[in-house]
Amino acid sequence: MRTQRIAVIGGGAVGGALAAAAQDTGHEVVLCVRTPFEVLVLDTPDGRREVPVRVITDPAQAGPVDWVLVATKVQDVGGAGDWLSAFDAEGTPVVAVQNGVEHHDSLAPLLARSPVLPALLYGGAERVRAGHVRRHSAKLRLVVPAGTLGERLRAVLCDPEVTPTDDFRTETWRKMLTNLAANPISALTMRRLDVFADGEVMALAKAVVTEGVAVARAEGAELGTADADRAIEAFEVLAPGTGTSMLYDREAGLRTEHEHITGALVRAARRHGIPVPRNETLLTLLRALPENR
Ligand SMILES: NC(=O)C1=CN([C@@H]2O[C@H](COP(=O)(O)OP(=O)(O)OC[C@H]3O[C@@H](n4cnc5c(N)ncnc54)[C@H](OP(=O)(O)O)[C@@H]3O)[C@@H](O)[C@H]2O)C=CC1
Ligand SMILES: CC(C)(CO)C(=O)C(=O)O
Repeated sequence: MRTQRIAVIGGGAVGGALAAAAQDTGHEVVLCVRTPFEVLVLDTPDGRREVPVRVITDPAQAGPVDWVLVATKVQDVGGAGDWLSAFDAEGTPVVAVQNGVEHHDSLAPLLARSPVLPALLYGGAERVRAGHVRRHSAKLRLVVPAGTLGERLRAVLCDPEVTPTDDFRTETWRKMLTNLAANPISALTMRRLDVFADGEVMALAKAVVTEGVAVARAEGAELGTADADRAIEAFEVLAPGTGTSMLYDREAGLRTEHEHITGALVRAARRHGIPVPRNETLLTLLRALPENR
């Protein structure tokens, strides 16, 4: 496979980890950042190293690329409009590596020519500070819709492994189930995933996820009670000490992505007339956090 030119928009946890992995695979990576830094530093269980990716802050410096990976929080997609416009001029495929269920809705209005490939990331990464990222998971996996673009991405990336699926709607809601419990509960308690060792917290997580299954089904996802259990088990697969992207935001004093995770669930529940009292409560509390006011 020929070397690909890959632009990653957002040099945080996911963007930094993906940029490093693509660079290690032999691709030419440009990291498009908002807060400038000189060198990307990556921590893995094997140690700390500098990653020789090009870091830029101005869309005019980007040049043509073969792929764009968007790794901002969902609420920051609009702010990345100038980057997207620069790549859209060439019709470059845009891979939306984000949580939630709004990959197309948030990106498509900003793009006239570029196709959008939504992608779900399994694994954990943490931004320590601008330009310094910690990868918690040895293995990262991206789930994408089956089709030409998904197959092309699979041929380009080795790490993360890319898995195309025929039922992306179901897979999106499956990932959402894990995030519905893990992200708000870790952010509200300011605890890492060890918080779920507490039986009462785990019972709450199960109730939150079970509400999520009812909404997911109404949205057309093929999920049932066994999937609620598996979503919870997903916490145990993550390395000890892993937190969540929403917790890391709180630790850094930043606004959380709640409106696009719990908020998106509550909006969908209201459309279908499904009661989701635990998720409503979590949303109220998340909105009341000092970082979100
Ligand atoms: N962290 C994880 O383990 C996982 C995260 N996800 C999802 O991945 C997505 C990214 O999350 P994550 O990496 O954790 O988030 P981070 O907050 O760590 O990184 C987001 C980055 O986007 C940057 N950004 C925001 N606006 C712009 C802009 N206009 N131009 C350039 N860069 C910009 C931020 O820059 P600045 O430094 O200026 O704030 C920040 O570095 C989210 O949807 C999250 O839910 C999915 C699976 C796992
Ligand atoms: C699955 C989990 C919790 C992994 O870090 C995640 O998606 C996130 O942090 O947003």
